[in-house]
Amino acid sequence: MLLRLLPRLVLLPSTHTSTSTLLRPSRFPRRLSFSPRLSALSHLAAPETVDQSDNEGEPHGDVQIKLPLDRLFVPPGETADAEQSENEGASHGDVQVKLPLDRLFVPPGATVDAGNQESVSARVLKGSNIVLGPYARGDAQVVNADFVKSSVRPDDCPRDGLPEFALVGRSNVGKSSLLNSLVRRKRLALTSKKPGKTQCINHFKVNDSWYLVDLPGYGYASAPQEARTNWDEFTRNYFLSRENLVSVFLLIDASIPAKKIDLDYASWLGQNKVPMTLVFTKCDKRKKKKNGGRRPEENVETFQSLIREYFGAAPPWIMTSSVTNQGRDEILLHMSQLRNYWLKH
Ligand SMILES: Nc1nc2c(ncn2[C@@H]2O[C@H](COP(=O)(O)OP(=O)(O)OP(=O)(O)O)[C@@H](O)[C@H]2O)c(=O)[nH]1
Ligand SMILES: [Mg+2]
Repeated sequence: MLLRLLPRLVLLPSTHTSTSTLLRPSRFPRRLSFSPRLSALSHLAAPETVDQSDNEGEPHGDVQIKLPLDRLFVPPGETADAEQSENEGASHGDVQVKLPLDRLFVPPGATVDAGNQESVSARVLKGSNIVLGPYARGDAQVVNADFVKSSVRPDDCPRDGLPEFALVGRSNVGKSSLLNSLVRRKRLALTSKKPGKTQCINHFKVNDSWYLVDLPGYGYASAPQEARTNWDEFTRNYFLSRENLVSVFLLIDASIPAKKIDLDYASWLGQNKVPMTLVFTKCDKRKKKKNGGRRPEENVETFQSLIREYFGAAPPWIMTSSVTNQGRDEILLHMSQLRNYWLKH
């Protein structure tokens, strides 16, 4: 059972939530204070950010939100309580979804008014649990993107202090492909069917004002043990020392069942207070497979339920495909709000 394999250390009681736990360690002076982990995350998704005064009849923490079906991932089974809209005139398949508020990622500066369902509905990014807040700006779209440099040590990385987002995940999960999808270029970052293609920290400058960082994958079994360990250490050092790292985007293959190595990685990021967004990749691969045979939505839900056990609240997550470009605009909006918040604080 995967749960038993996860380190117990990362489980902290939500009572640890306090303003002080949201502050970054002093060596990360500019890191976002809303690290999606443990107590920090529980603060963000906690009812204190939610005005439930008009919703006294609802069970604690739940809200009836009228959402177009295509705007929200409804986990199969237990959490979805969807029924056809009573509004016969609705043309977009609107449903009443019983969505626990603590499964939403509410960014700093944003509040969720449980009494205003239309407003919440309009602000949840499609295929995600991410609420769009006031820091998302018109700068979300990519106008230009350029390769800047490959680094073999964290110290070699660009030093201009621009905000950056790092794509990390198992070899072959689709990091370089996602980067290409985000910047609408086919081969800006090199991709391959063979794992282990990306072998350095690669910085790409976007709109001359922020970076996307393509990292080597972890868990590549064919590499010599020593090399694997070094890359792992190298990447983790970068996460811990990079002051202008706004958030890590941890990519998880949604076409296969959850893997221990990915759950461990998410736990490690949480333990080390590295801000994290879960990006589920390959959501276009919908055919049933002999091994597991589960749909991406089911794998996404399973992964989150395993993470939930070890986090105070749900981290931001989003479903994507670099083949169909699902989630591209949504990720860019999410990056925009993280970036603009980071720049102002
Ligand atoms: N169907 C599908 N295939 C994808 C998707 N994203 C990536 N792939 C394929 O997965 C393989 C690996 O993609 P890469 O982007 O090179 O993966 P990576 O994570 O950068 O791999 P490393 O650099 O080796 O760590 C390629 O054959 C891609 O075409 C996706 O969203 N859907
Ligand atoms: Mg790559």
